[in-house]
Amino acid sequence: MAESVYPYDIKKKSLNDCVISLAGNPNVGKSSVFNELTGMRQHTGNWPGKTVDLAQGYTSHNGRNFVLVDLPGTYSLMAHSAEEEVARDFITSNDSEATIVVCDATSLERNLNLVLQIMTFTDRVIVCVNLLDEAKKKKIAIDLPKLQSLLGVPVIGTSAVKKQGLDDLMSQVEKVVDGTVTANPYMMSALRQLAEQPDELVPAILDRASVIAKEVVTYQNKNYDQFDRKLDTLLTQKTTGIPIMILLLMLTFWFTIEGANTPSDMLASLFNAIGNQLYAFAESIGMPVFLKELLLDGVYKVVTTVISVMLPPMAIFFPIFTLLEDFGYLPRVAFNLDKFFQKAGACGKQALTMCMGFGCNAAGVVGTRIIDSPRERLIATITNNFVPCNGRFPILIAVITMFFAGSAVSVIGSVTSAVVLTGVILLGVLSTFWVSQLLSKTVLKGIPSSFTLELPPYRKPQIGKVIVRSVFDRTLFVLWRAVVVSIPAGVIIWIMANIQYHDQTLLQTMTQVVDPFAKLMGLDGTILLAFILGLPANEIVIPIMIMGYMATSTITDYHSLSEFKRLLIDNGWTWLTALNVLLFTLYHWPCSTTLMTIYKETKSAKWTFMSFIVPTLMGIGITMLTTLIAHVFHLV
Ligand SMILES: Nc1nc2c(ncn2[C@@H]2O[C@H](COP(=O)(O)OP(=O)(O)OP(=O)(O)O)[C@@H](O)[C@H]2O)c(=O)[nH]1
Ligand SMILES: [Mg+2]
Repeated sequence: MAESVYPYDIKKKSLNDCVISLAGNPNVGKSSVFNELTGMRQHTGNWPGKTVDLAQGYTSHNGRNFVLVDLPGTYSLMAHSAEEEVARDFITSNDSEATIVVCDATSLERNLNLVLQIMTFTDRVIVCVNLLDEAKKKKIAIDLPKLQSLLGVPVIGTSAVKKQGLDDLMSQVEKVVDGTVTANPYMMSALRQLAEQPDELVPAILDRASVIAKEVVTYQNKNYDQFDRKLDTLLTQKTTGIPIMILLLMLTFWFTIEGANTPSDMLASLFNAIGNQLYAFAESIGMPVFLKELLLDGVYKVVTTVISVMLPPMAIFFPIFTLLEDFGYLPRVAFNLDKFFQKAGACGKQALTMCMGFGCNAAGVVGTRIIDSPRERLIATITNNFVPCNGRFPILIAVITMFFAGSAVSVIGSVTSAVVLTGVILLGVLSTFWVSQLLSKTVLKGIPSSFTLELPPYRKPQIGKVIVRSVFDRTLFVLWRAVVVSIPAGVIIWIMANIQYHDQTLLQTMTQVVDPFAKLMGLDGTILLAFILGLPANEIVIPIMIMGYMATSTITDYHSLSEFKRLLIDNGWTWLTALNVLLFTLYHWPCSTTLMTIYKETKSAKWTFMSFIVPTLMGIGITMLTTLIAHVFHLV
């Protein structure tokens, strides 16, 4: 048996726990089965390549405890990409006592390839034919008993998201582990014989899978995927694919901006009212002044600003994004952008990791594991930062709404904002192409590898679940991270704003140090310092800016964007400042979490530095250029 190059620490609760792995092709519902059985929330969605690392969880059946290990999807055990290697190493190691191979009932033949391959390594296999509900809808019938007898291992039909068949599945797992059900010895010895001739193994298995599939699958409606095909034509053909994509992007932003306005203001006033009560309370108990100011002006105001600015847009954006993801739109985006990435010398799958970057660049960087070639993975890693994550969206939305949307409250205002925001995002996407091309022509030379992108069938998103999942798993997760970072940031910034040094505060001194350089970029010292201090998380950039502008070292009681805008204009902001803030938000260093993730993934200080310096230099260069142009042509 192959030595695992991926030593993996399995955390059993007790020695008797059985370790069971969940293997299968990408996008067949492994993580859905895992989640239903363990009650955990692994990322699921309708595109291949979501799970890129091992995850473990616990379940029990008939009083017996199991550790389930959710593996990344893999088409074959002759793996190419990093995440497929992870799966292969685990399957071929002795770490698990049985392997559940999850299959897609609507494309059984391809799935059986992997089943047979896995059976050449182990006979403790349970085949789980998932997505039976989808097969039924498409009038695809599968003779499960026959499949079981042809394969010689237990076969169970399931519909994971409907929680159907999972109990039976675990019963079979138990029997296999106990040895009361064993694989058909004739079948196993035939497969082992095949495995002894590696050259013939692959064609022989392909052949066998196709024979078995023909025996057990009947299509009652040959045109079962007609609707998908039509929709695919619309969403991916030359003339309509990209316009629809941009329109959807714009709509998503419009919903986000329009919907977030009022709740943001309401939250701000609510926090403000609570803050006043807290002030009164602190005074009534005679809290020392410095402590009161530190806690309320420092911590409380920074945290509540982060929440009121970030929570509403995220609570709208994430569910919409997740719905599109569950429906199966993401791989179509990848399809549309494939040729551009190819032209740039990069991999089309980069479109998928780019989309993940919208949520969080660190997640996008980990997601690059789905890209086979190390060269292309590096390109995807370095350029992931060009899509703004959720920490940066609020900065973009706020600045656009204040300076480029006319009246922010009207519908026209929010539509304009959405259009401008889409423009900024498209600029980010274009930069991704340019920089990818530049990298692949210089330091990361090479020929783009081809890959087959699978377009999964469209699936009806599970709306309730999607909303719950995106609010709790993503929104609250990101918000929590922001809050955790903003508490110490609030303390540090308050201290900096209050320590006097040569007649001015430390914050003012630092602002002055960076001010001349910032001016060249059409910004000012406060803005640049806010970005620098925002390294731990972009979410705190706005609160730091506000603090920096308040001579009194506190965020005053501003309830709305218009008051915020007045504060900015009083501090010398013009449209050029706003434009440069937008540009610098798009082009600057990744946050520290992302940088750490890049280092972990690449294990290279050089490439981590590249990921830092490339967008930063671009940001400095571009803002200097706009500033120069604006001044030469007397535009400000
Ligand atoms: N209708 C239906 N949809 C399902 C079923 N099982 C999973 N899905 C959906 O199929 C999609 C893929 O499910 P995942 O659990 O993420 O698949 P996976 O095999 O873990 O995918 P990777 O990690 O990318 O390899 C998701 O949109 C699920 O909601 C099922 O039994 N019926
Ligand atoms: Mg998965």
